[in-house]
Amino acid sequence: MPIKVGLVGCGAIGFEIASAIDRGDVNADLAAVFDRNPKNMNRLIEAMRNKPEVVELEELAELSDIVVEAASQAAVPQVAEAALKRGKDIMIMSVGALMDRELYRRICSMAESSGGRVYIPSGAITGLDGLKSASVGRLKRVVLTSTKPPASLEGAPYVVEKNMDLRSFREPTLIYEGPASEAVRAFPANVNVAATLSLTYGQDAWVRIVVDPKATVNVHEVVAEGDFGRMVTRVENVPSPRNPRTSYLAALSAIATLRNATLNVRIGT
Ligand SMILES: NC(=O)C1=CN([C@@H]2O[C@H](COP(=O)(O)OP(=O)(O)OC[C@H]3O[C@@H](n4cnc5c(N)ncnc54)[C@H](OP(=O)(O)O)[C@@H]3O)[C@@H](O)[C@H]2O)C=CC1
Ligand SMILES: O=C([O-])CC(=O)C(=O)O
Repeated sequence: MPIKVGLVGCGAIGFEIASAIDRGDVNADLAAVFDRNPKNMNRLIEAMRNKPEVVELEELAELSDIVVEAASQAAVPQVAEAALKRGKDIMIMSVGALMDRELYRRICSMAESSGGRVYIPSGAITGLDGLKSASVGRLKRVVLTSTKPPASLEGAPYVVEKNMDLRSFREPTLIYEGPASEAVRAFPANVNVAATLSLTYGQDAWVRIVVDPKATVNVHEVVAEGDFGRMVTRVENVPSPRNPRTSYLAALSAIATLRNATLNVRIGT
């Protein structure tokens, strides 16, 4: 039986997920979509062979087995509540929202009492499998260094507040470092992966953001140290054609997670 997916957010990630379902790459039906941006939503619907319904959030949750949030950190509380209070599953892409401890606790408790599951894909980073295993023992340090082209960081609240001209840098430059809970507010569309790392680590990962004027890819380097030893992973991500802030791998990871949810045999930690 195909699972019924409700999609909130029809941008770069949402489009890839919907296309994968439409192609039959996931044993699922796209039951319904919702987006505040009618242009993105209509473009997605037009491109699909099997057209989803357009409904408001509550009805979308009602029609779905799993609700996929691929919208924004601000959307997470409402979307999670709509899904979990009905005992539906949810996949969260705007993971930065979960650095709000109170919200994270509320989501965990709703999931526990309703039986709805919460899926958080690895997104645009590599190495979460090893970090998950390592976190069973003691972890001492997790550091994420994200190196991005100027276009990918433009409009971030930190950049706007500091009145930074990202085009003025001539060489790779560290423009920010701090704990993940602060970084996800300073760069909400750039380092959701820092929240994913932190939730696995059990405390704030340290985040470093580098702007590289010559970069054509989004690079994420993760260094973790603990009882297990030392782990270093690096991924050079092709940006999504629809949103330069978002790496294509993030969308693929959402599709892989959705596919995993439908399988009886699951590979990897
Ligand atoms: N976990 C990870 O590894 C990664 C996570 N992300 C995050 O995933 C999310 C989706 O990314 P992406 O597809 O690239 O984003 P896009 O901006 O391309 O698409 C998001 C869509 O959702 C809409 N939207 C935003 N907020 C709401 C809301 N409250 N209610 C309804 N619709 C809303 C947007 O509308 P509008 O155009 O009006 O804003 C837009 O159409 C983002 O939060 C992004 O930061 C991205 C990359 C990696
Ligand atoms: O896609 C990426 O490279 C990472 C990203 O935007 C995020 O984590 O928010």
